[in-house]
Formats: sequence, C-alpha cells, structure tokens
Amino acid sequence: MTIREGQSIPPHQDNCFGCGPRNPAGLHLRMQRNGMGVVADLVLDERHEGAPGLAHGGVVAAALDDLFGGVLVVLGVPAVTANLSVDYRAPVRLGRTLTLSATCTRSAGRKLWMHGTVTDANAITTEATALFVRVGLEHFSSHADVAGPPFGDWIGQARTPSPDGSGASGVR
Ligand SMILES: CCCCC/C=C\C/C=C\C/C=C\C/C=C\CCCC(=O)SCCNC(=O)CCNC(=O)[C@H](O)C(C)(C)COP(=O)(O)OP(=O)(O)OC[C@H]1O[C@@H](n2cnc3c(N)ncnc32)[C@H](O)[C@@H]1OP(=O)(O)O
Repeated sequence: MTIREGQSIPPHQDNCFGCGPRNPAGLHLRMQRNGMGVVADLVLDERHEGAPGLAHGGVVAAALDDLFGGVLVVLGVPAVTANLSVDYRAPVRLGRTLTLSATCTRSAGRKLWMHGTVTDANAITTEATALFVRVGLEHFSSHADVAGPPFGDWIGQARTPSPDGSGASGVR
C-alpha cells in the first residue's frame, strides 16, 4: 500500500481508539501523509476533559501515540510502542483546532524513534518522543482475527527490510 504526499492514511483498523471510524469512544483522527510523517487536525471536547476546560493529558498522549502509528503506515513497517515520553508544555484547551504532527527521526535494527507535537495556533502545547519496536504480524494475529481490511490488506505488503533490518526506507 503506497500512500502519496497529502493522501489520507487509512485507519489501523475500524475500531482503533485513535483513528477507527467505528469506535464510538474514539478520537476519530484523520491523518494525511506529510513527507515521511503524518499530520492531523483534532478538536477535543468535554468527553476528553481533565481539569475544567482542559484536555486530559492521557488523551493527548494517546492521540500522539496513534499518530506515530500512522507514521508506521507511511513507512509500511509493523511495530508497537515500547516507550512513550510526553512533555506537556502548555495546557491543551478544549474546543480548539489542534494540529498534530509526527515523524520518524531515526531507525536502527528493529527500533524506530518517533517525534511528535501538538500545536494550537502555531504554539507547541505538547511534544512527545517514542521508541517503537518492529514486530512480526503474528504479534497482532495471535490475539485477533486480522484477516479483514485494512490489516488483511497490509499482510504481505511489508516493505523488504533494508540492510539494517529496519525496513523503514527514508528514515535515518
Ligand atoms: C505489512 C505492513 C504493515 C504496515 C502496517 C503499519 C502499521 C501498523 C502496525 C501497527 C499498528 C497497529 C495498531 C496501531 C494502534 C495504535 C497505534 C499506537 C501504537 C500502540 O498503541 S502499540 C500498543 C502498546 N504497545 C504494546 O502493547 C507493546 C507491548 N510490548 C511488546 O510487545 C514487547 O515488549 C516489544 C515488542 C515492544 C519488545 O519485545 P521483544 O521481545 O520483541 O523485543 P526486545 O525486548 O528484545 O526489545 C527489542 C529492542 O528494543 C529495546 N526495548 C524494548 N522495550 C524497550 C523500552 N520500553 N525502552 C527502551 N528500549 C526498549 C530492547 O532493549 C531491545 O534493544 P536491543 O536490540 O538494542 O537490545
């Protein structure tokens, strides 16, 4: 599955908390490819409230984690979050159009390092880094039937691993 610049990233699966259109409790993130990364707009509301009028930090972290999962789709690399670190620089207000962006900054062997931000009117509210570790498709298929789309579509389409084993062409 090749995703061109500006094209929408398909959901990881229909019921994904971050990007699944079918999940009634989900964030319904809609990402687009931006270079070798992804961007998305997101408006949080009272369902996502922590302190009055402000987003719960865990929701913001989940959104960024899911964007990192969108970067994996651009790269064609199945991987999972091993470590996620979030810097909350300013409160995230409800009812604002937030811009989220994420990219892979480096890869080596099975490891991919991610960086992402949340901005509100061009000011960074939140910044995250993450370590993802590449896994085989059995990581997913051993817990659920993943034969249907989009996972089913992805099976067999993993990019040929690059010499360092990452498979993530275009990342450092
Ligand atoms: C066919 C094409 C497919 C294209 C599809 C593309 C994308 C779709 C793929 C996935 C998306 C699916 C759904 C997305 C949903 C949401 C997106 C957000 C992502 C998530 O929501 S995902 C859920 C949360 N996530 C987990 O549920 C992981 C649970 N966990 C494990 O499954 C294991 O823990 C694992 C696999 C991580 C490692 O286990 P393991 O046995 O395979 O490997 P091992 O432990 O040897 O680690 C290898 C090297 O990573 C280093 N390392 C490991 N962990 C570290 C840590 N915490 N800190 C620092 N370094 C760490 C080691 O030190 C070693 O480093 P070294 O090689 O240098 O020694």
